[in-house]
Parts: sequence; C-alpha cells; structure tokens
Amino acid sequence: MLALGKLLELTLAGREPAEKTQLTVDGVRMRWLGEGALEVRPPEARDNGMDLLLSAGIHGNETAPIELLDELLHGIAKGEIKPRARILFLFGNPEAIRKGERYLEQDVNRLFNGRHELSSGSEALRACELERLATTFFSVPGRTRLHYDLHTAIRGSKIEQFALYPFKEGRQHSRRELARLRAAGMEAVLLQSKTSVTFTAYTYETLDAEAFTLELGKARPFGQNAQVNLERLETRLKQIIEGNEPEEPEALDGLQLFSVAREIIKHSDSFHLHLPADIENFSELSKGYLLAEDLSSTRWIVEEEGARIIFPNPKVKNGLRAGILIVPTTPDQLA
Ligand SMILES: O=C(O)CCC(=O)N[C@@H](CCC(=O)O)C(=O)O
Ligand SMILES: [Zn+2]
Repeated sequence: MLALGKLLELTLAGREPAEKTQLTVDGVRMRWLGEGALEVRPPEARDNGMDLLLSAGIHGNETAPIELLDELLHGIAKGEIKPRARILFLFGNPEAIRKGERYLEQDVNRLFNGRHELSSGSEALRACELERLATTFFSVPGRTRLHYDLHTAIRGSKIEQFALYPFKEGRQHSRRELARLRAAGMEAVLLQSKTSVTFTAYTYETLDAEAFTLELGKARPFGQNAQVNLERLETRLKQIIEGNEPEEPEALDGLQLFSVAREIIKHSDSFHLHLPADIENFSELSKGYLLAEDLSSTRWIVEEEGARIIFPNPKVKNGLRAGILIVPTTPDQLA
C-alpha cells in the first residue's frame, strides 16, 4: 500500500511523510496537505464532478469513525476502491486523537463560522486550519459539494445512528440527501432551525455544501468498536466515492425526523440538570418535567408534547449547549 494511505499512522505518530504526493496504480493522486489532511483526486477522465469531504476525530475519543475513514483510505491506496469523486479526508483534532480525549482545552466543534477568531490556543488554530482546508477544497465552481462529519456520542442512544442537518435562512433541506442518509443506515435526522458553530454548519452555511454530522453509536477507544455496525454507511460511502450509487426513489423509508424545540444552555456553575447520569439520547420527557435549573431562578420545564432529549451534558463550559430538546416533525418543508 502507498505510504500516504497510512494517514492515520502518520497522524498518530505526529509525522510528516517524506513524499507529499503519490499515485496509485490506477492514476489516482493522493496529496498530503498537512497534519491529518489528505486529498484524493481521480484521473481527469474518470472525475464525475463530486467533491466529497469526509471528516472524523473532531472529537479525539470518537474512534469508530476514524477507523472507518482509515479503512476507506487503505482501500483507495491499494487500488481496491476506484474513486470517481475528488475527496478530502480530514482528522479533525490530531492532538486530542493521540491523547484519546474529546478535546484538550476547547471543543473544536464550537469554534467554526469564525468563532476561532474570538479565541486562542491550539484548538482555535486547528478550527481555522480546517476552515481553510475545507474552503480551498470546495472552491471549484460547478461541482457537487457533500460533507459528512463522522462522530460517536458520549452516551448510549435509543436511536443508534442519526444525522444532524444544519440550517441556513432561505435554504431548504433536501429530500434527496435525506433518502441518501436513509440508504446509509441512518434511522433519524434532526433538522436544525438556527445557525451554528459546528464544522458542518460552516460547510453548509458558508461553503454551500450539503453537510451532515453523523452520530454512529457510542464512543469507545481504538480497537473496541465491534458493537458499532457501520456496514451500511461504509457501503454507501464506497458507492459515492466510486460514483455507482443505485438510483433510488426519494423514499424516506421510515426515517424519523425531528426538529429542535430548544437548546439548553448552561449559563453558570449553578447549572443543574435533573436527569439520571445514564440517560440515553432520545429518551422521552413528559410535559411539565423540570429538566434543569440555573442562576437567578432560571428553570427549564418541558412544555412540548413528545419531547426527547439528546446530548445532555452538564459538564460543558458555561455559555455552551448542555442538551437539545427535540420534537418529532414531518417532511413538508423539503426541497
Ligand atoms: O454525545 C454527546 O453529548 C455529543 C456528541 C457530539 O459530539 N455531537 C456533536 C454534534 C454536532 C452538531 O450539533 O452538529 C457535537 O456536540 O459537536
Ligand atoms: Zn463528536
């Protein structure tokens, strides 16, 4: 296998490759762009106009998605996967991946859409670098832009694999992309209703890509991901890469849709979340339930019918999201 196929090994060792560009037997060009960043370019005659950004390890302890990207890259470097798409592989937070931590000082996934400019430290610099790499990658006009940012969650989930679809004023969510996610094994999609500071919010809002955060099960250390079944996602990603996705009706086929009712923001150290420590994502909360309390008698009481909680985390820094209250929705606003 070509040395550049070992991007993960290079990243874990904090090494720079001797050769920055290599060609596979099929004339696919692999180019190392910096730490944890590699571009794959098919020969011009095979290029189908798709620009695909695949990122993982924005949170360093979320290893199953990193292993999946590593496997895809090996397949390309060995000539077993024959890309027709141009691809950018990114490992988001190399230092945190090496340490097996979600982040070191700051959550990189709260520093996009310019937030890094208001901050300092290695993670702010990394967010800036990731924005630059994504901007350059998605700068060619007339091509299809697709970004999947792969994650695993801190806790177990009643719905194991799901996507979060960013929001931009005046832009409609795409039914075709939802059908593609369903085919990739996603069981639910959360349709966001306000702008955000995550990596996919940046590529969706600023770079005009279709972009999704994919949650793929529970976070575990490297080599302990046997319970995370990524077969359907892997198959679909290979098809997108090779440009041979089956033509499918745009059926959503049981895909559950949710919208955000409210984001729970932790304002102070007095924030208290009234949920069991082992509560699973998508757990239902009944109307009237006192979900959280904070400074100045702030109380978060569930008012919505059918409300569920995802990503509850009272340990986030003050000012950040400590959970999302979601409600079921219907697909009537899709493009
Ligand atoms: O399990 C958790 O509490 C967090 C899992 C995670 O990292 N989720 C992403 C979602 C990003 C988005 O809102 O699109 C995150 O919190 O960064
Ligand atoms: Zn994550």
